[in-house]
Amino acid sequence: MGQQLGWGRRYLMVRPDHFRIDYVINPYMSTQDQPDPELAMRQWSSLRLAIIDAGGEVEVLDQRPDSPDMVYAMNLGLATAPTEEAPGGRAMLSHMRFEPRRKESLTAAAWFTGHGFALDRTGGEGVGPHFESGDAFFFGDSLVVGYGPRTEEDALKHLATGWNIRVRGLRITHEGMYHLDLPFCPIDSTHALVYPPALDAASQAELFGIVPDPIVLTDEEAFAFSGNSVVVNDTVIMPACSTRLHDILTGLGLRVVVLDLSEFHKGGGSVRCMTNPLDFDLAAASVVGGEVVLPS
Ligand SMILES: NC(=[NH2+])NCCC[C@H](N)C(=O)O
Repeated sequence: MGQQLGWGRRYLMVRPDHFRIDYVINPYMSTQDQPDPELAMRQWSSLRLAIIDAGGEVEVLDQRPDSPDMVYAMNLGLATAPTEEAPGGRAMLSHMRFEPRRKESLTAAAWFTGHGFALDRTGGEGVGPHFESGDAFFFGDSLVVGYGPRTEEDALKHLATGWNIRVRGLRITHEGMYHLDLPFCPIDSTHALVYPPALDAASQAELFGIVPDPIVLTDEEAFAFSGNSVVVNDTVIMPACSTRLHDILTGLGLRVVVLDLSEFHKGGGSVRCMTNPLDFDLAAASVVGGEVVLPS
């Protein structure tokens, strides 16, 4: 098995005090199917506790009443562990594709700054490309970024040159897999859960070049949000796990914790969407001047 990931021990979560489905911006959402607030709060607490139980840390941010999707904290920005130039870490703020989510960035900017992160952005209202951090993961020697439905291709350049890192883009073509954190989940330094049908043909080939030991999800696993999981030390926290997947993961020496997050699936997100790692290792992808590798 590969080595444990160098990140994923410290997370930001947003308490679902104002979680509703007010608008529809992905195929899972319907204003006719509202989350039960008490059940959602219990499910959210079970996730927070599972992360702590696995040895992780959780920072909690209050939800803005005007931002029902803010509970999907993964999209608030891409944050790194401290670096030499940024002793509090860096954060690339999201520039959300859809207007109803843009106010979240105001609160996120204040939170990151208040917690010592040096803040960067790919753009703001009407300026610069959209970037949603649910599309971005450090894996291997690069930052892997999904683009298409949410993040725009131009954002990859900003990330690469802004942070002097290698960025590998994957074009997402499946509307049900609108963020990279749905079809791609790093498990350790060599393994990742992957769902290739989310991507165009060239990006599928690129994906298999990026991941030395891919664990390919079935349609059923992918649409049960199994790819939207997190790994904390030796524990995989998942919203669903087939017997097949369970055998593979425990075979790698991992402990599997399955949580019911039904209420959050109504907004189109699960474990990963609700948790934003604050400790990505920027150095792992560093290259002077930055570099963007697109699928060919
Ligand atoms: N990281 C994620 N995939 N988050 C899910 C976000 C869900 C939210 N309703 C949206 O469409 O933006």
